[in-house]
Amino acid sequence: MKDRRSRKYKQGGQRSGRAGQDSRKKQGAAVEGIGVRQAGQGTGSRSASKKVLTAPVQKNDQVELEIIGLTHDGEGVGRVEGFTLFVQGALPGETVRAHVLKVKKQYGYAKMIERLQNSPNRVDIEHPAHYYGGCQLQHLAYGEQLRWKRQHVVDVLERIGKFEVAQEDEGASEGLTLEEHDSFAGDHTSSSSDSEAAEKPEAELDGKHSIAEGTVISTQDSSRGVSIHDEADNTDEDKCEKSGYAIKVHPTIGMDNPWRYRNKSQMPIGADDKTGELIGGYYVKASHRIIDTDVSLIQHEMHDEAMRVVKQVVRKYGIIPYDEESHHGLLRHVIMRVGFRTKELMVVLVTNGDKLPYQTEIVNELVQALPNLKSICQNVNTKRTNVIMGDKTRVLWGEEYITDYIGDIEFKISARSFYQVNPVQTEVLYDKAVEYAGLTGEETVIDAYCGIGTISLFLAKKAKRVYGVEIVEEAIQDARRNAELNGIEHVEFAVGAAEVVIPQWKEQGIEADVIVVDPPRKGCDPALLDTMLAMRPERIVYVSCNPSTLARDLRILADGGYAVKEVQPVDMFPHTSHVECCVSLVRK
Ligand SMILES: C[S@@+](CC[C@H](N)C(=O)[O-])C[C@H]1O[C@@H](n2cnc3c(N)ncnc32)[C@H](O)[C@@H]1O
Repeated sequence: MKDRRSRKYKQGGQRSGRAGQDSRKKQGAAVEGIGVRQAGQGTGSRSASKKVLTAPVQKNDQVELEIIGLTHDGEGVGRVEGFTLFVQGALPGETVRAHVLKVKKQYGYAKMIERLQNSPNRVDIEHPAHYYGGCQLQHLAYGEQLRWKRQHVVDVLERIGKFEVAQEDEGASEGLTLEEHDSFAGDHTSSSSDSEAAEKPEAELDGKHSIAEGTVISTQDSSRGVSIHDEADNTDEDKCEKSGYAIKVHPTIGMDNPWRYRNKSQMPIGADDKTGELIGGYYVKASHRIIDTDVSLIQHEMHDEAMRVVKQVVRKYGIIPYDEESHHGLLRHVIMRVGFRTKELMVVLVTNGDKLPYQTEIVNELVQALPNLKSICQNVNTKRTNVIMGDKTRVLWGEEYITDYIGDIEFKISARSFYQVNPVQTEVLYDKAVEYAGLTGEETVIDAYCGIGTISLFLAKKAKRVYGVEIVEEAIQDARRNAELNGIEHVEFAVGAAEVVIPQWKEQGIEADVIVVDPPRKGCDPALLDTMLAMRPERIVYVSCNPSTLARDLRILADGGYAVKEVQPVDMFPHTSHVECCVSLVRK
């Protein structure tokens, strides 16, 4: 029998043209041309439509391959006889030996066993939690992360949005040169996990869901590698004419210190497989196995201590960890929030049931051990779901919120309200949003998806009137309280879906000079985009945490009469594959 193991492969060389010059037709043809071997090929006995397609690798094969790109999830991409394999932890320019884990029709997954050739952009990571949680890019030098994020934005604008993008500026990202970023990042040999993924329902962001069944893989190589089409890549080529101008995509604005930047951690709780003891920390990538740890180098230091204390106290009182499979047990997650400026700490215990045994004792011990505690809450989530929080929250001790500042504006933040997790970069992002809004003091502004009114209050400093709309009721309560707290009277907030409330405002005769949108990952609702086009504001500012849905929505706005002027990527989530963008659109 033929030994299929330890076969050595080189890159298939199936590159198509430069990013942006592709077309759906070309991609389709290219996909057919790579990654599959046709059984019975050359026999002439089958019609083309009946050909059986077989991958050139099989599960459990060991292969050597060159890595030629990164997916939007930060996984290395290589080819074996033209067949695409995703290899977690591998970087472009590396040659690796890998064990094939899974083979699908057009692509497969492999686990890196050994690096035969290292990328010069690789940095050492010593912390064992490196491979867990959402820090997919920690092994890539920080300056390269910033370049990769910009290139990812460029790729989706070209591929999904069908936009022309201007050549990259020469030089470095704002504030710090890329070389300085790299040398800083290189000094950090230990690391951790957790990412923006913790902000979202896991089904949406968990690595194991990130490359959907049936995902099309394009052979289009940009300067950074290979593109994967995702759910937003549904643009009809025929409708997508070129814009007639080139969008400027600026270098990603990075952090001077890209560590310890998170103000919020959400740590899953479970039982140790062997001892049954309560553990908590991070999920191993693409699984629900928990690594027991208190430390993450991207979260605020106070969270490490809080997590250590919470686990110690709940273990002492015999609180039973939640078991996902049986849906039994009580404690599901520990959520911690800290005000970077105020150092106020909130701990939320997410439980599978209303009753918390030994509540008084647990609360007293936490208060004794954690001097900065301002709030202890219990959130009840009894559903079988990956969504972390349930609908019911009660305060066990202290206030129902903590306080923090962005710039000179004070915010009260309650347990369930959305609040940006990286306060340093949030200020950078919001300043950019205000700049793109181009306010003179005379404008009426709508802030759609306003959360606790953070952007609204920034905008209000320079606008005549601001209307904010948000779907979570507690967030709007926070927003109103925040406006009052800061003595800002010319803002008005409404609870509801932006796609329902804004059309009502239009009916009532409210006219906006500027509309700012900051939607969740799925992007803007089509009804909202229609309303925005009907309202015809002079400027639109689009803040987005998902470049794919951003590109899709920008195409609709561009076709509806807006020029997409500038895109500013901001690194809100260093060491993860996530990138935030602020976009300036102007009515043509
Ligand atoms: C990315 S966050 C932005 C929040 C805020 N702009 C900020 O910077 O803190 C998106 C917000 O949209 C809210 N949201 C989700 N779907 C919505 C909808 N259909 N209408 C209004 N708000 C929605 C979420 O609750 C969340 O607060």
